[in-house]
Amino acid sequence: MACVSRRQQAQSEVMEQKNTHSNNVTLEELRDKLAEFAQVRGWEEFHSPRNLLLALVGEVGELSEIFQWKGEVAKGLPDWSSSDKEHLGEELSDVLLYLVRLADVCGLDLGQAALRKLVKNAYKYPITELPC
Ligand SMILES: Nc1ccn([C@H]2C[C@H](O)[C@@H](COP(=O)(O)OP(=O)(O)OP(=O)(O)O)O2)c(=O)n1
Repeated sequence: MACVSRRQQAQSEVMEQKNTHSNNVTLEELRDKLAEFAQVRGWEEFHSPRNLLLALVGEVGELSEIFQWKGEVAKGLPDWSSSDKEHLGEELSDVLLYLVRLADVCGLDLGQAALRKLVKNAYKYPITELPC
């Protein structure tokens, strides 16, 4: 009985997410939702760093398939149908979600790591000429 209501609660949370339109979703929010997603399904033991890395690489492959053999694609994808764009959004999301989850199970703060890397990039590639 407790198990059933836990399932119902998890399911209704999923439905709520469907109706949430947020423009300022944070990495922490995604991290916490993914942790919950795995926990309520009893998937934590499968979400090891190596498994998540392989899943991430698989999703990068699925993302690549969308662009495969298409030739160069204009920015903004003006010629793509809405269902093609939706598919692209799903594959990009799978990559992002596995990346966020991988960082989490590795004990890394991905947002902080990315900000530090941006600073490092700026030192490595200094601005020599300002664009007009
Ligand atoms: N063990 C798992 C399986 C799935 N997911 C989540 C993360 C991804 O966002 C999505 C991936 O689901 P699928 O493996 O079903 O992959 P696709 O959605 O790409 O489906 P398909 O491969 O059929 O296109 O589900 C997860 O966190 N842990």
